[in-house]
Amino acid sequence: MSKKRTIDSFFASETTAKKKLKTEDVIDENTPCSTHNTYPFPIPELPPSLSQELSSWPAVPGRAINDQPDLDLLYFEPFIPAYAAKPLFHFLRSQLPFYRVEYKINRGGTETQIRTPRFTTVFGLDATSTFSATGTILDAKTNKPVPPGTYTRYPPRPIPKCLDDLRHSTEAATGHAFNFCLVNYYASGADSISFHSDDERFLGPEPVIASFSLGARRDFYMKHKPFPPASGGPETKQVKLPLGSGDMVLMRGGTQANWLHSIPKRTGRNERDGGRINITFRRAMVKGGTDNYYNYNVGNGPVYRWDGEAGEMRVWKKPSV
Ligand SMILES: O=C(O)CCC(=O)C(=O)O
Ligand SMILES: [Fe+2]
Repeated sequence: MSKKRTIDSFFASETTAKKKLKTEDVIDENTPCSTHNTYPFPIPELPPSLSQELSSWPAVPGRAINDQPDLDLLYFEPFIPAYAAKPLFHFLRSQLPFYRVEYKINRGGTETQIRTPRFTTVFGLDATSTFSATGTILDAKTNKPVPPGTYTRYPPRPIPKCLDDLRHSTEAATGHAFNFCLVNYYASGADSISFHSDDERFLGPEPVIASFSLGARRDFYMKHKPFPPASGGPETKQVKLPLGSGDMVLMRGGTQANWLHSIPKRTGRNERDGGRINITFRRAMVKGGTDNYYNYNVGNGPVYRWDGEAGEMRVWKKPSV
């Protein structure tokens, strides 16, 4: 097989998208890549036509949604304009390593095996440490290498430049700093995330989370956590945001402490509408956050990579040299 992969191969049957792409969008052996000993394969940098655009986003100002108790959202509809959201979706789907994480939970004394109903991947490091220019881990306070054994369970991965560019744009637009990037890929309507809140202690009180959508439109539901019985809590309504490609929802204030969110499965006619990528930027304060995020978003299973010809994620094997 030729070493040269063009961005055309990401598009399979999408001939209209092909026409809009420029010749400089070719990804080949000359494309600069982010590399690290924890990456299964080098991750290319964004084509110049995309990276040059990032500093001019968001495409529209955010709209506050805060008309219900404890709810504090800023909705950019979109943050990434359509002409950039489409190539960015195809770029990230084909260039990132993904996982289908399995783990055990204890439900009422019974051990249950959970298979995460979507593809996931994560990059980043909590605020107690930083990556040096060469990719080693330094103590954030002393700037000295962390003692051996500090992050043994899952070696942390630096955010590759293609996602770090988007992180910088998000930080500039929101005024908030992030050190983690989580990516979900929902291959079809059968993939989902059930109601939960990202209120982990390692994110600190009132965490700010920036959540991007790329690809197929999917409904994002939010509902208030139950009020204690007989507390006479206020009336709240479920929120439904039909998130489109390029949209970003900034969740802040008391949102995580008080509200749950989900992307439910889709069935029937809409199940095969196409894949969707979700990217969240977050800020973890302590080492426990690093362990948790790698455990649930990378794990110990096989690497999956998008196969443009097959049109689906396939288990990726290191090529033999
Ligand atoms: O896909 C989405 O929009 C939500 C993802 C999410 O809630 C999460 O990863 O915690
Ligand atoms: Fe979430």
